[in-house]
Amino acid sequence: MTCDRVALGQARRWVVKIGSAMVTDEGRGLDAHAIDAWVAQLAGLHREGRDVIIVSSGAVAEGMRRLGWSVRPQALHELQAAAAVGQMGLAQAWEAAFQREGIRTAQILLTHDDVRNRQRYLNARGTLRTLIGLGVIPVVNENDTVAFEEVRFGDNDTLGALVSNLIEAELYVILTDQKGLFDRDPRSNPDAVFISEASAGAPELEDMAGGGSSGALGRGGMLTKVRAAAKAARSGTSTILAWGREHEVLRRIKRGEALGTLLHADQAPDTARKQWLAVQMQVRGHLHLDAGAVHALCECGKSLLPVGVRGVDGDFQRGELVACLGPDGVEVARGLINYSAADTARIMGKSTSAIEHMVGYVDVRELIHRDDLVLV
Ligand SMILES: Nc1ncnc2c1ncn2[C@@H]1O[C@H](COP(=O)(O)OP(=O)(O)O)[C@@H](O)[C@H]1O
Ligand SMILES: N[C@@H](CCC(=O)OP(=O)(O)O)C(=O)O
Repeated sequence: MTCDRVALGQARRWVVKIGSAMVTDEGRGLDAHAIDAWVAQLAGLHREGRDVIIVSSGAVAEGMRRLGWSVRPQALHELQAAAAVGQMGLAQAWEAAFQREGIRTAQILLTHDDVRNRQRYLNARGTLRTLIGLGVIPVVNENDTVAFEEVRFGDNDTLGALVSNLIEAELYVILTDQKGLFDRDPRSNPDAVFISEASAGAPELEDMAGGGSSGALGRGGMLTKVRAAAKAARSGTSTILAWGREHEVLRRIKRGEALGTLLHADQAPDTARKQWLAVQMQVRGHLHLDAGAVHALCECGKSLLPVGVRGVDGDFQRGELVACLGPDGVEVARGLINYSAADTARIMGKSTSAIEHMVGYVDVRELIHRDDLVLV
């Protein structure tokens, strides 16, 4: 046992994400036995006064089973139809299991738009916090039936990280079909080495997780899990990746046992607004900065002015999220831009006085104000 694990086991706010294969017994159908076992442990945490939120996958897998489909459909509408059928069973299974423990649950279905729009983000946060305050356990999934391909979270690992940010959870547990992260996909590399601990966001984790695939039912594989841990770390949340069928997995994590892979959040948490900016996935365009602008942003904490921009890609509107790339093409920051792509192309490379001379006025001096900018 390490001290970190023991301290984390005492976390007050837990987000627990459970993958499709775990919830649906590899697609054979909702695994009531496994759900009961998790619920007994989650109810224990709840009774001790911890706040618990569940992110449950499995709607598509359960819907496919109920519809008698053995192969995951390609067509988006069929996937959405399966999710609509399966979500009924999923919500029912969690509710019934918690009811036996005398605990109320609530269903929360979110789309990416719900966190992209600042007002809806604040609403989602308010509702989750209210439910927690009422002693209700929220069960979250993506709203698959309305999410279009390009606005989907795409995987519940990311959704769980966003929920961890929303409620500033101390601990994010991802229960999956492996014991944790290995240095290579253990499915195809039997001698892969287990990683017990690492810093969330360490660049080598993506290389370890990136080579493999997901299981037959899951969407993200390990790559989305290590990326999700990096996102969760922005609100100071540490992540544990563990095997969902491990005996008493949540109780043992609570006791500080070294189960699974611990990905620590060791940076200081961002402010809530900066977290919101950083974890938004819908980057609408890219700005290519010169070395001076990279220095101003990264070393001096300044706003981005048009003069430091050498190129622009994408078709974005004022107020949308863009990524800022250095001369080597590596992303250094992202933020909400004050000009559309067309206007940015017109004013880039020009000083404020030249812009004023050109158009007769300057609407906003900064292309991206430093309050709307996060370094990555
Ligand atoms: N480095 C790795 N370590 C562990 N598992 C990996 C790694 N790379 C890829 N994987 C694969 O990721 C799968 C888990 O992802 P996924 O099927 O999406 O799970 P879930 O449904 O729980 O989200 C594992 O079954 C494994 O084959
Ligand atoms: N929203 C989808 C889950 C997609 C997903 O992320 O699945 P998984 O990789 O198993 O966590 C569903 O309920 O089927």
